[in-house]
Amino acid sequence: MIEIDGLTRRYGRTTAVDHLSLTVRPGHVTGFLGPNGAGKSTTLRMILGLTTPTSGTVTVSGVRFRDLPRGLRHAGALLDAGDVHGGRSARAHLAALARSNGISVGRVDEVLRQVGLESAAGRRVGGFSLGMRQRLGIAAALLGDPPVLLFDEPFNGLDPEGVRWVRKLFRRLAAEGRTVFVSSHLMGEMEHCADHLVVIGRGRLIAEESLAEFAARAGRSEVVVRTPDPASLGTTLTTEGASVRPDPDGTLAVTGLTAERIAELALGLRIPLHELTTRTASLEEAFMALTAADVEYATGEDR
Ligand SMILES: Nc1ncnc2c1ncn2[C@@H]1O[C@H](COP(=O)(O)OP(=O)(O)OP(=O)(O)O)[C@@H](O)[C@H]1O
Repeated sequence: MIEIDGLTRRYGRTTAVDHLSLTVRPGHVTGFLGPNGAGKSTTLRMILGLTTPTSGTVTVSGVRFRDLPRGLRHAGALLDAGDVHGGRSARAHLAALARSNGISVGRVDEVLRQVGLESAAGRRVGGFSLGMRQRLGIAAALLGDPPVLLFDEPFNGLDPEGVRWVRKLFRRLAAEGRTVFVSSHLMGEMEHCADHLVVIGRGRLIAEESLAEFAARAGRSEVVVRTPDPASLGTTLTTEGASVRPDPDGTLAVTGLTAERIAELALGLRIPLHELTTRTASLEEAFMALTAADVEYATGEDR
């Protein structure tokens, strides 16, 4: 379990993390989502005691991580896959970590096998692809068989097979009763493996709920209506309780009425319909709408 209470980190005039309070529970994969610069990495670093909070507290299994001896046995993390000594072999890198954390060196080959790197165990890490480095980082996180696991953007650089494998691994780790906290700036990466979501923007908590709750709230459908007489139809639909948004392409986006009901009302008024399409927002769209106001570097197109 990870408990975060009033966590804040400022860098000069930038508030990277702003009074964040949340609990990450065992037995779940919790997706930690937010646009670039939202404060995800800073939060993960504070959980691990690598960055000191300006104020607030964070504990891992009830204790400040810095106060836990032999850290890798309590929490394993993949923060930056590039952050390894390129001159060492994968096996030597993991063996050094095992020794400094009081972990049996026998674990090294076990985790290398688990991440599919056993045939590359003796090769220098400097020659590894980004995907292989991600796997090595995951192996390091698993080394101490910890109850808490943190992964920062673990899907970066993985091919589709690698993505599937990582999703399955996360689900299995959660099913074993571990706390699995995974950051990403893409909802699409999380919707197939997370069952809980924490969404932040500009360092502040925007949502903390189950994926099912998010999907139910976000997946509202709307009906796109194209008609030569949008003004009259729009007025009628509004009177019937719908909310109607005229779009720049001349269509009406209608929520609150089904396509069938809209067709019946149009027929009653003898207003022709040229298009009637029900559209359900994807989770990615819902996530982008939720965080739109908190995007640090919006492209000109989105402004
Ligand atoms: N060491 C630092 N010095 C100054 N500013 C920092 C530092 N670390 C982070 N920041 C700033 O804090 C904010 C949050 O950054 P952080 O890396 O935590 O976000 P993130 O959600 O992980 O983003 P990304 O998805 O781009 O990795 C950003 O505005 C960033 O520029």
